[in-house]
Amino acid sequence: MDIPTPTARAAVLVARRIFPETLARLRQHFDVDSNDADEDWGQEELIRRLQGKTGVLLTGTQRVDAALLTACPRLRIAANMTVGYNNFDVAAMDAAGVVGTNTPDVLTETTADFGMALLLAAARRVTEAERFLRAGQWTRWTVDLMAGAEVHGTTLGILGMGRIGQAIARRGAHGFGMRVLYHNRRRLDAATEQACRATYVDKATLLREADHLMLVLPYTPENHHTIGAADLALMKPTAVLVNLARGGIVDDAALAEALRQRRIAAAGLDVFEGEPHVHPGLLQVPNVVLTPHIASATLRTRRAMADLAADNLIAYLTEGRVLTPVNRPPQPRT
Ligand SMILES: O=CC(=O)O
Repeated sequence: MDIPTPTARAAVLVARRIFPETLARLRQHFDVDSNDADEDWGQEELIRRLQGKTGVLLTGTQRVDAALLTACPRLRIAANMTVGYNNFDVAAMDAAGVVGTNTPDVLTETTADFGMALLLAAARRVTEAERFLRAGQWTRWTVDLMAGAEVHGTTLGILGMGRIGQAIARRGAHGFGMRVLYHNRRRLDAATEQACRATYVDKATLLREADHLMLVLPYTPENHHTIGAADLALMKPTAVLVNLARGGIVDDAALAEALRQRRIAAAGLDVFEGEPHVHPGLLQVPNVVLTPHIASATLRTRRAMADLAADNLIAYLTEGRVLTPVNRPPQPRT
């Protein structure tokens, strides 16, 4: 009688600390090596840990590039725990037959909430006012104490009109009575424009007419420094700029200078060039609200992001299905 040999379980790497429940679910399917200590592995260490692994769950700070793909020939899927995937070299992944996945939808509304939080905080000088109070400088009322910019009823400009941009447009238009203008690579269909009450304009018109500008476009090499000194010069001196997208979309040195000179009134920034390093010029000006890349950070949403990344690994490595792929390699690795 033939004794069936047990089939080997796939080995996967969880490259950052995630929630124990998500890890336990992965362990039901795979042999899991997990970075429970949440160490900052460099690329070399990531490659070393990936030896023999067929899947990896990782975050946007860890690169999947041609060198890694060559050095990790068993890898079949890289599941990002982020919606942005500029850490993937998609062409190299296609050529290597490796699938990449991201976490769309589950973070849309949470991230849009944070966009409004940054806009309100920067326009209404919330963190500046708190610093003033904590420093014991609040001794008396004055008529223009911490007077900021209006948000309701103003014109909101949105650069990048994907899911998050649309969720921000709905909040602006329906919640704050704002006129919404947008610019995007592709114009939205009429029904979506109507639902967001958003009007398509070219980029220069957007910069000139927006009272407040929200950046929610993906980072690509073409989008590098999409907002630089010349673009900031087109904006209203009373405008607030919010960057929820990625460091590198804005020229942070030019922005720091524009804020210092009050070329624009204020900014709310959740992402930075070379983060977690922050341009020193931004740390020196009072008219900017700075947060450490937390736009999707509610526990419920972060759990949903980890779960979706895990579900992608489970679906692909056990059934050959992917839930939220960013590419479809013509010849997937088996
Ligand atoms: O920046 C966060 C994400 O891309 O999910």
